[in-house]
Amino acid sequence: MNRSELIQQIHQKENYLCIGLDTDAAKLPPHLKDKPDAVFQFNKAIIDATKGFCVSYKINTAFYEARGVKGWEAMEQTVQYIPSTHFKIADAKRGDIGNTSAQYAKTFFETLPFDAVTINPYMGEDSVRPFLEYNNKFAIVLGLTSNEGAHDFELLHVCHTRKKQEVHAEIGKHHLKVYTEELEEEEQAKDEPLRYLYEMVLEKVSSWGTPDNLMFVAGATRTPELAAIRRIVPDNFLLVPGVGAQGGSLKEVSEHGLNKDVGLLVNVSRAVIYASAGEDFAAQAGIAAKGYSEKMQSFVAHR
Ligand SMILES: O=C(O)c1cc(=O)[nH]c(=O)n1[C@@H]1O[C@H](COP(=O)(O)O)[C@@H](O)[C@H]1O
Repeated sequence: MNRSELIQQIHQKENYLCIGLDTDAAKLPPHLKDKPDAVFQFNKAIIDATKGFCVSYKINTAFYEARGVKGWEAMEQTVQYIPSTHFKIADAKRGDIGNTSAQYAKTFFETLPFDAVTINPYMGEDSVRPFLEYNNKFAIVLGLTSNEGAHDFELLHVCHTRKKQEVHAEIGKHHLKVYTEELEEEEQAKDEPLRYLYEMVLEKVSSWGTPDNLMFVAGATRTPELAAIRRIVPDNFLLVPGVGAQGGSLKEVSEHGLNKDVGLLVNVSRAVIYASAGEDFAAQAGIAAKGYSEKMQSFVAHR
């Protein structure tokens, strides 16, 4: 699915809800637990009950990979079952040296029919590039995440580092250090305002692609920073997880994060798929998804 088709789906369905299929085999309702393909049966029922109230599904691969071959089979069955009208995200948080990333891209874009995959950008451009080389597919790069650990690196204040070049000179008996122009630049850099590392990541990564192949993750628990994120990447879609179980506010996310094309996919996982632990799990998931979708209606109408 390309960007304009996604925007069209959002307007048609009047929501920007992404439902997270973080399906934990240990949390399946008792009546499904003994079925050989219980995870797929659970996902299928959730998709049937919610597809009218969302535009996207996000499969968090961890919950499937943890179960080995059976998990990969359930993931494949699930992604094949998601209707073609819905944007399919593999939340795999990949990224490695170029030739390895190329294999990850092949996994999710060729072997499996995902539209997008989440990427950890820590290893830099060559680790992201292979995901950008596909038409109508997206790399969704971690920008500012919703978890506490975001403070460890993403929210560090940093400044541009510049090469300090020292020139040494021997004049008579004296050893002198002669500083070059580059050092003067470094002196100037001290006056530049410090920036968060995540801001520099957004700025740099956005130059590697376009809004047609690149989205960013911004946590719903980070609403104070959403306006700054929008200034750096005004046109890219943002995948915003953290509404529901993590306490993020859909209203605040929408107020700060929407752009002229809507530009948001707000993900809710546990608060939808585990809305009930009983036999009515799918019906309750449908009700929860409808609730989020209805709250999004007026925001879409104003775009
Ligand atoms: O990349 C993600 O999807 C992600 C980024 C982030 O900053 N925070 C975050 O919670 N996520 C994912 O979004 C989902 C949130 O799930 P719930 O908290 O249950 O709605 C999980 O699959 C997380 O792995």
